[in-house]
Amino acid sequence: MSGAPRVLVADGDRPREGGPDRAVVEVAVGVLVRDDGTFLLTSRPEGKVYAGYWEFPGGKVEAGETIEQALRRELQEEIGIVIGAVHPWRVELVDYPHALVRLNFCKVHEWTGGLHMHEGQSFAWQALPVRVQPVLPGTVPVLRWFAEERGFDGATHVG
Ligand SMILES: Nc1nc2c([nH]c(=O)n2[C@H]2C[C@H](O)[C@@H](COP(=O)(O)OP(=O)(O)OP(=O)(O)O)O2)c(=O)[nH]1
Repeated sequence: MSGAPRVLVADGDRPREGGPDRAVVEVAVGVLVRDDGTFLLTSRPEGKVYAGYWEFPGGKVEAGETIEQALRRELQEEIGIVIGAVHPWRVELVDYPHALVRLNFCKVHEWTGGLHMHEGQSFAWQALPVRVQPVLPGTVPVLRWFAEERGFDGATHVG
């Protein structure tokens, strides 16, 4: 993969290249947090860009869907759970060579069903610092937000 992705801090920022016509791909992302504070990371399946990288589960919003609807669908399709309340958390724009994506991170504290990785992913419940690697570039800021929230000092992940 050529070129480093650029994480843009606010969703009003302009991408560096591609110009204003470059379409923004909306992505719904679920940050599942257990009562003990651990959060779920999954590995990207073979055949996708950044295969093997760790991320929060989710996927692209389809035409006509809200972020919440997309998140409910993706988490059921990909990891086999039915989620309860969805709490929008932070939005991040990432300028990858393959796409300009807007990541809509939502916290989820309740769900039903056991975890079933339907796309052959691996999963890991993690705390800070995250031990699995490599972490997807667009996922790293989320770890910093957790660190700020939790008063955690030091590296948020390995590598
Ligand atoms: N799910 C998820 N995607 C992320 C995170 N961080 C990050 O940069 N991304 C990027 C990677 C991809 O460019 C995009 C998600 O698209 P995707 O290809 O995984 O979506 P999808 O499951 O709908 O895939 P597809 O089968 O339709 O191709 O968002 C994250 O934490 N979780």
